Amino acid sequence: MTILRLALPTPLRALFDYLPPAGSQSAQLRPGQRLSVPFGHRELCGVLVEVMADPQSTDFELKQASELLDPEPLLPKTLQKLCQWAADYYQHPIGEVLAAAFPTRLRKGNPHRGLTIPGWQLTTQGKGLGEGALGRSPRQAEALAALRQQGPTSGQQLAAAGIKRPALKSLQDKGLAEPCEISPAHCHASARPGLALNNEQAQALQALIATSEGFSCHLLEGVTGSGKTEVYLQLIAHCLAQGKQALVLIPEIGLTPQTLARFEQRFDTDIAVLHSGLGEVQRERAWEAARTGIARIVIGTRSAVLTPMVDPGLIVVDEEHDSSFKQQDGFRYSARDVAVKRGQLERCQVLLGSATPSLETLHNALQGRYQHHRLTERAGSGELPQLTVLDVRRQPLQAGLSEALVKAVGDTLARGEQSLLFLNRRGFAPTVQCHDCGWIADCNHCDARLTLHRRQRRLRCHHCGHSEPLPGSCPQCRSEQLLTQGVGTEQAEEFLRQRFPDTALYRVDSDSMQGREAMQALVDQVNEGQPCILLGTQMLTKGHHFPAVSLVGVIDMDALLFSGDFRGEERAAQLLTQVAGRAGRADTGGQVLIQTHHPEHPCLQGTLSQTYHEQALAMLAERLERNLPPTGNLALLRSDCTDARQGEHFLQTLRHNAQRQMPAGVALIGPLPAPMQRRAGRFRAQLLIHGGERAQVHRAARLLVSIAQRQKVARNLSWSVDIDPQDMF
Ligand SMILES: Nc1ncnc2c1ncn2[C@@H]1O[C@H](COP(=O)(O)OP(=O)(O)OP(=O)(O)O)[C@@H](O)[C@H]1O
Ligand SMILES: [Zn+2]
Repeated sequence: MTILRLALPTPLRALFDYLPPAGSQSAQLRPGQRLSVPFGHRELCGVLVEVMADPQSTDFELKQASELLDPEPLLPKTLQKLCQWAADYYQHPIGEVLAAAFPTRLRKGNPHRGLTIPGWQLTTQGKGLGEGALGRSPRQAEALAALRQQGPTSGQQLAAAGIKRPALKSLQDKGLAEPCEISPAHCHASARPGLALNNEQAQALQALIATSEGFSCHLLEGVTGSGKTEVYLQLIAHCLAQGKQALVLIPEIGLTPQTLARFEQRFDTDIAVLHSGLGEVQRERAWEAARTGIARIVIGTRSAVLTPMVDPGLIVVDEEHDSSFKQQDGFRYSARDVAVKRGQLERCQVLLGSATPSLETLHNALQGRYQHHRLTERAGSGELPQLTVLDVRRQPLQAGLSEALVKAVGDTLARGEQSLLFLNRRGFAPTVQCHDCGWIADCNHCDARLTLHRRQRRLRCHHCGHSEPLPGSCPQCRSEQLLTQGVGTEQAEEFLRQRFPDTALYRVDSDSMQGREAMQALVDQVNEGQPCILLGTQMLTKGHHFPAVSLVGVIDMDALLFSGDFRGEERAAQLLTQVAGRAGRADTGGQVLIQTHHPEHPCLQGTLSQTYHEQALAMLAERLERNLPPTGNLALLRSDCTDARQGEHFLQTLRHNAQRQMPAGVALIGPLPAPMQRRAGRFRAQLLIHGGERAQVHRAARLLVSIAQRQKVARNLSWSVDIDPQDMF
């Protein structure tokens, strides 16, 4: 008897056994195939993990799977292995991990459709027609001849050969030709020549090419504008020339237009693009193109790391330090770390690139686990910008801007150049308060204040999405003296428009920029080079190349300096370096003005007096001393409950039940309320697992998870585990 062991998309950390579907032969059954199975009162789509022939005990009643959905497994073996590794490492149900590797339609058990493109073919009647039969309609004769010669042909190819739709339609009307779906031929990729590399770039590329066979992991640490992307492009060209595919992971969709354009200009090949902004159909097409090898280059955000590929030769993770590579809910994985593991399993090269590498990656490079390549100078003509602190204590501020910063913007515009102002807070103001009684507009569902969006006259919670109209008077004392505190991009925008009425101003935040097209349009406009002001949140800081920007202003440095998280300083240094790096990328030279009330703050001083690399080494030494990541290891167990005490009690019981079996060298801290305890009406608490040895922390996490799974939990409580947490919230 054969038993099928399946992963099902349920929150249970278990595999499920079924009998093969009626009429199936065991030779047909292979891990990676999807099957439809009865589960409770539902039908679920599961992925076959193991086929067990003749297991010893057969004294249990197994249900039969309903249907085998795929004649061949859709996921290659290495990807199945990767999913199993990730499920184990992140302590997440395997069924949900495997589901994440499929596009939604397939995940739900719909039939797999091969990738086809619309085309035309001759009917039997058309094939039987003699030469010259269509003598009086030369266009139709031409179309007929083309289809006879080439067989089924894509509409695109026909159009390229000058054969237009009306001629094909006429053939169809005569019953000679018909539309059909054809599978595209596997295309070959070619690259246009790249830039002549400078010494550092050439050295890095040479070393990378020398190790491009098999697994190796590399850090390309290059200052902003040093031409990392050019190194990626040339390495990818080499990878394609070996007949292999390349996978490129990028942080966010905002980045895609420019990155994608550079790839499209360089390579003559099908590029599959995968990000969350795509429609389901597009996403599935791109996935299928990657899976079948039609696409030689795959570019995507976090989740693209699980895209099946035929023969990957290179994985690039650009801006590897970016926190968007870590998924913060559900399957909490780091796409960067999964990419490195994938490289190991697929035996291919992995390249992590950043101007501001994460301490984790830098540590790995310094330990010799990754090869380290550095680009210390800007490529091309740009120079690294000069950083200057503007001490705004006792200075008059208008919409958060000091006169000195406003003047610098004016001077820049007068020189015909562009300014970029960074303010990491959207909306008009983060706080609304009654001047008479002190009432503050708080969110009813979160421990957070409501942000004023003045144009819409609404108060919004940036944590749960709650929104309400701005009251006309104080709900507590009826006073009309409602004042705002703090400044958001909307307010700064209003002020700058008044101050520079004739200058183009682009506000870039998630309220103003919806979708990839908006960002692309903005990038195109800005890069026409007319003087303008760019004002935005961190959406504006990542990886963009705006050659005419010569001034960067950081409006509120203080907001970056004070964070409760141990990664606060690292994040601030990365963000400041990245923002500053947008200045002076062409020959105009650049300056960066940083407004602060704390000019002596060590983190700020650190960035001013040293390179990011030096500052990172100092931060690493401190982490080592405190035994924090990357030296120490962390995992978090979180509870999320409508009742504050009940949530903490759950973790407390868990801790108590696990205490005696805790591995040595592991400390449990908590349970404590999360830094933002109440969010969207639920109370969050956390139990922190801390230890020096990764394996021990993992054992502790596994133990807690297995106990938690056996514990009865009330319906109003949910819990989760986060391995290598990025945010302590
Ligand atoms: N060898 C080269 N010679 C001349 N120009 C170059 C060279 N390499 C790169 N450049 C140019 O320098 C600019 C910056 O390069 P690129 O965007 O690749 O840098 P980067 O390191 O990826 O930057 P960032 O980390 O800031 O996003 C681009 O305009 C690029 O065309
Ligand atoms: Zn809220």
